[in-house]
Amino acid sequence: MNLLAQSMDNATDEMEQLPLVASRRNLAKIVADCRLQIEPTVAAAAAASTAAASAATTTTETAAVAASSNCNSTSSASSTSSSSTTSMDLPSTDNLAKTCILADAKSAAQAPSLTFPFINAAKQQQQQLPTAQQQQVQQQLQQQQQPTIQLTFQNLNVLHNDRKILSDVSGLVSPGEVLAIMGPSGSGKTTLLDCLSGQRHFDSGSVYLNREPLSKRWRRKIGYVLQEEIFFTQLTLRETVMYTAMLRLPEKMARVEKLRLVDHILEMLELTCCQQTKFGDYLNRGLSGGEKKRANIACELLTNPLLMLLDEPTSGLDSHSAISLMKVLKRYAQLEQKTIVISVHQPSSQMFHMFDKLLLLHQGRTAYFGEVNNIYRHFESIGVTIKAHYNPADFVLEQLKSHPDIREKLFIAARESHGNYLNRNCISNPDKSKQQQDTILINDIINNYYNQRHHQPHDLHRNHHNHNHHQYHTANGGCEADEEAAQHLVWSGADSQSNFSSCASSDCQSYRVGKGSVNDDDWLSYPTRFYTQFSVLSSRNFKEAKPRMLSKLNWFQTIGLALMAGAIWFQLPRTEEFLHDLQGWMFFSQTYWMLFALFGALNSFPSEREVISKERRSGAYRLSAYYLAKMCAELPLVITLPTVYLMISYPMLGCSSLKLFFLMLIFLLLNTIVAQSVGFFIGACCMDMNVSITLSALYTLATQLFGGYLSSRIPEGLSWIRYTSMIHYAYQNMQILEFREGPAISCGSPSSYEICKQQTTEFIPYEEILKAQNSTSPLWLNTLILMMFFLVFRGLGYAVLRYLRCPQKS
Ligand SMILES: Nc1ncnc2c1ncn2[C@@H]1O[C@H](COP(=O)(O)OP(=O)(O)OP(=O)(O)O)[C@@H](O)[C@H]1O
Repeated sequence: MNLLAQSMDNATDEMEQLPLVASRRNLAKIVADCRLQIEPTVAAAAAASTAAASAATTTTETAAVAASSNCNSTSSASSTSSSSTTSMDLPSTDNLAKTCILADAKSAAQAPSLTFPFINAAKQQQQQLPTAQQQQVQQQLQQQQQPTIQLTFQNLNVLHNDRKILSDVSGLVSPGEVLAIMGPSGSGKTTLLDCLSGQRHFDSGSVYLNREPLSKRWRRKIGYVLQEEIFFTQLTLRETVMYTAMLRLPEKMARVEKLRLVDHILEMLELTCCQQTKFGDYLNRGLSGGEKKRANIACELLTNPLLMLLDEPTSGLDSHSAISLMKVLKRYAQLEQKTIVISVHQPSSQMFHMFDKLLLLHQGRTAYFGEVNNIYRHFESIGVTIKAHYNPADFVLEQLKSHPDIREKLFIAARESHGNYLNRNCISNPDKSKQQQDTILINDIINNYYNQRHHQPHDLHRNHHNHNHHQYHTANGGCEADEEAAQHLVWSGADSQSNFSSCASSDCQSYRVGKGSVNDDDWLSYPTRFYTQFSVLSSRNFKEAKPRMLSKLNWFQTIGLALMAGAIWFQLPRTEEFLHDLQGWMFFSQTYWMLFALFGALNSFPSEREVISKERRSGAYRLSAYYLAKMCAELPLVITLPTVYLMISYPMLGCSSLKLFFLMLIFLLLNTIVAQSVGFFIGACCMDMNVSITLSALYTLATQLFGGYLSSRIPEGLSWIRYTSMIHYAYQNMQILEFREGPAISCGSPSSYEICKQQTTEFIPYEEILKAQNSTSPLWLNTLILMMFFLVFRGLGYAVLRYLRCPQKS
């Protein structure tokens, strides 16, 4: 009781502090906030107190229902139309807040809600603070309030090879609403969502978010759940969501809060039981199709986007899971005032009625845009009755696909209704600039939308929806008179379908949609610091690459080869007769690890390109952070196997000292890392794996051929090619070390070396051995050139990803 009373008092106090104009929106927020403070365990107490509060009436149930109806039909109580405004009394805001708290406490206990615990935590802290500090925290909370998005798209046309994929598609979705895009396969649903998310160019038309053209600045405020699931197959569901949280949630949010949010969302989407399962691929099965879909949604929900676009999120789910997912999304839209657009194939009847609006597409053309509940009336207006026992979604799609005459009637009705405004003089006035025309158009769409609502009778189905609109209008500080009129008007499909063409009233031209209190820096900057991005991406990359680079097969191959090499070159005598064998081991080792690292790196970018492109498009992190993290995370992995190889084969061969072993290891690893850089570069350049393999094979084999290791008859003009090979430098270095630092090689009898023939020495100097190989450059120069290779190819790899492979719009 005390807590409830405190909540009510808070609500009242808060309202007194707020300007009147914004009070309605904030009232809704406060009501929602208070509801969030009342945890389900307290909900029983709230229900009991409801009974006490409504002792004068009947039962708890009745009181709550009455309160709920008050909440939802606030607008009906205040003024329904210009003619009836004065005949209704507006309930006092205090009473309204209290009754809404009671009603919502009840409903919160019944339905799942998706709330963001960091906001709740701040509010709980606020309750425990003294009054002055409470006010300060309250101010901070108000500053933190997220703005909302109204999405308007008009006249969108997309062409592909002269075929119209989208043809004059228009629509409007407000905060708190769910718009369903429905249509047969290939009707253009995904294309439309791509356009709305800014991932696809459209040939004409425009997309506005709060009357601002869609631009890069909005990308972090839009969550786009793609039809296909693009994730790292080696990571578990929890790891994936965790990394997304660490990368895309704000830096200032505490880690513990991020973890709590992850748990909350996994629980909401019923993913807790499979959170330790890997995504898997066609070879190694992991999460089921439905679980992957929900995981996809979880990652987008996590960032609490203002606008959420979901491409067929329910396909592949069983009906129960589909309905519970829709409930979560619907409640999320309402509680958090989010704008949601969802494409669906054939929703169940129950799901169909959960949508607020429907956009029906067929071959890219609009067959219907309006309120879902108006679909019955709309079909009747063209002479078709939706049969009572039919699923309306099935019926509508069936008519659309199978009856060309009905289809045509629907196209005409849709065009005549909300399509008309596009042809009006005020839009196409050539004296006005494009921007002015767009502004007028948007004003027209929005104002006509609400004006027409103003003149329609009430529709009981739309009460809660109306409530949302009301919140939105007031939140944005639009013209008060218009809001007052609009808030009680019920969207009926007939309005939307027939009256867009009428001109907007002049008093509505001042309708404004605010952007909220978020400044431009916040919208454009990355959610986390460079260092955070680097460390999270390094950890993720390490986890993702480890199973690939240190697979059991690779271990088997390395140890097997090391043993074989050790056995073949076992304890080689240090004489001129065996010199060639010794050089053979060095050449084999260098070449093998160069090819291993190069071909391993080739596979690296293509396998993660899709994930990285998706994340870069959403503005999650800097490319430089990703690239650096990839280099660092894969470093320990790329050097592990060559180290193991050398540890086995070199002592078997006859390693003379620990110092020499470490020196040989350093230069073998340097060669490996350089080869990996070349592999990264070729992998980043080539989209096609076959092309990259061919190019790499050509490069490595050509440089070996022209290096003179296999043939001494290299054409004069082509001998320079050996200098483009990293093997050339690495092999020279290995020889310098082995023959300079290791035991000397004794002259053979007869010897091929002049110095031995002259019998001035017993041993062949290392310079003579290198000279015989045409290798004259010193160790430091070879090392410097290898480091140049490393830097140049790493730099080129970055440049290719930055400029050539940056995720483009299609
Ligand atoms: N880039 C493209 N190149 C060629 N055709 C395209 C392209 N994008 C879309 N289309 C075509 O446009 C039409 C609409 O495609 P879209 O993917 O938007 O349909 P959809 O309604 O989402 O289909 P589904 O429900 O089967 O996913 C299809 O006929 C498709 O072949």
